Amino acid sequence: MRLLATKHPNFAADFADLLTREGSAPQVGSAVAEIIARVRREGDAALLDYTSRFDRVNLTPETLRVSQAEIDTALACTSHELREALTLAARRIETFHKMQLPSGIEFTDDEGATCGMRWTPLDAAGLYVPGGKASYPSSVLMNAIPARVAGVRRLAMCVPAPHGELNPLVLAAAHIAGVKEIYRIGGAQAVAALAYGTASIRPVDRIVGPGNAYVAEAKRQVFGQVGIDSIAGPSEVLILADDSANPEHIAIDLLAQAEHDEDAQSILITTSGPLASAVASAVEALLPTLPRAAIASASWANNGAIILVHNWDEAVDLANRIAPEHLQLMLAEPDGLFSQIRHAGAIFLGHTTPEAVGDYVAGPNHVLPTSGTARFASGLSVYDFMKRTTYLSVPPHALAAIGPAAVALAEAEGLTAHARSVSTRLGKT
Ligand SMILES: NC(=O)c1ccc[n+]([C@@H]2O[C@H](COP(=O)([O-])OP(=O)(O)OC[C@H]3O[C@@H](n4cnc5c(N)ncnc54)[C@H](O)[C@@H]3O)[C@@H](O)[C@H]2O)c1
Ligand SMILES: N[C@H](CO)Cc1c[nH]c[nH+]1
Ligand SMILES: [Zn+2]
Repeated sequence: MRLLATKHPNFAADFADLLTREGSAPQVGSAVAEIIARVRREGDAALLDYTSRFDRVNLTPETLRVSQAEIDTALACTSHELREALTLAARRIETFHKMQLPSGIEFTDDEGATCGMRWTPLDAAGLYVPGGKASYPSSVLMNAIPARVAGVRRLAMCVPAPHGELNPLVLAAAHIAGVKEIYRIGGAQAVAALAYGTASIRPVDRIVGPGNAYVAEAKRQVFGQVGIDSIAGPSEVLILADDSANPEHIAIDLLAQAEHDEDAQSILITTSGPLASAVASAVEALLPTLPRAAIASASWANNGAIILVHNWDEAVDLANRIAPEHLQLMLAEPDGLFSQIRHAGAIFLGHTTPEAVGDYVAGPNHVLPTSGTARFASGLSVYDFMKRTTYLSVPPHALAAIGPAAVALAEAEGLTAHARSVSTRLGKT
């Protein structure tokens, strides 16, 4: 963990260094480019080879897809308690995302032209559910429910099964969310298959979902062939806390992100030196109690930081520059700072709103932009599964009113056919 202070002369360089992340390493880019090229060339054969190499499981074209019998067995062995928990989460996620359903616009202007815009769902969406170091039934719900709410007809889900093991709860969540087409593949090869298709997997129109640096890079590289949502890579949390916060709560919230991945990043910013020390000690005390201590320790050691600032203006400035995936405001009065935050994937207000409640059951989506992309991107939503089409109807009297200006502009651009396309309808040549 790095201890930074804005008063330190090297702060600018240290801060820049903190935000330089492993995920953008050039070797990830070239490895992913090769994987995508091979899947395009060799299709299923490449998928099977990469799955054997990275996930240590030997599949055939017939076993790439999870069978209905496997889904039924998974459901049958899911406890009543976990089924209830998934159902509660699904209901709350659905409620939140239904509120997002957009309405189109249509109006007839003073000249008599009718202008409109309507929303239509995608035909097919590819849902990436991570599964390398942990399994994420919750991410199945977060990916699939907004797609269903949007009205997408075909959902194809990919999830890796390391050593052939697929968490039954992932399949149970897929069932609850209405996903039937599931492939046990992961990484860049799964993204390539969804983008370009293989003999066994039909291509989709957009690929969404979180994943490690390989998945994030693959989504970046297939963009254009298909749409993608934001780049949701290794998890991040930034906590802004004052003396009213409980250091142990801050510590466990930092570790909740760190336990995702060695590449995850957890940062605390505070004005309080004593709080900074208490949190650093609490993290060290809590780490050995976690089953995923090895991952969390590596993340905290390599990417974790505590930053001491002079005042809250400095804290807000740094938060906006970090543009974190998650921002927790563990402050006595969080509302004042909340209004000043411009860049964050999701914001969690107050001492009893840990990010983890948002991961599972609150309702807003947990697939969020990482690595500073919250400057320009947003979390997964119903909008990611829909697109807008504009339309126009111009009756003769409206064309008579606005057409001459179009003719003038077309002529000014030297586009004679454009000009005549309008003028011929105005009875002029
Ligand atoms: N932002 C979000 O909403 C969100 C949600 C859940 C998880 N996450 C993040 O998703 C990530 C999940 O990562 P994961 O690794 O557990 O699962 P993953 O499914 O993203 O990645 C596993 C795959 O990575 C590929 N891979 C691994 N090492 C490779 C290598 N050396 N070369 C090429 N490919 C390789 C393999 O194909 C493997 O199947 C974590 O970083 C976690 O923080 C983010
Ligand atoms: N915190 C992750 C997003 O960065 C989402 C998640 C799923 N399960 C637990 N957490
Ligand atoms: Zn999490």
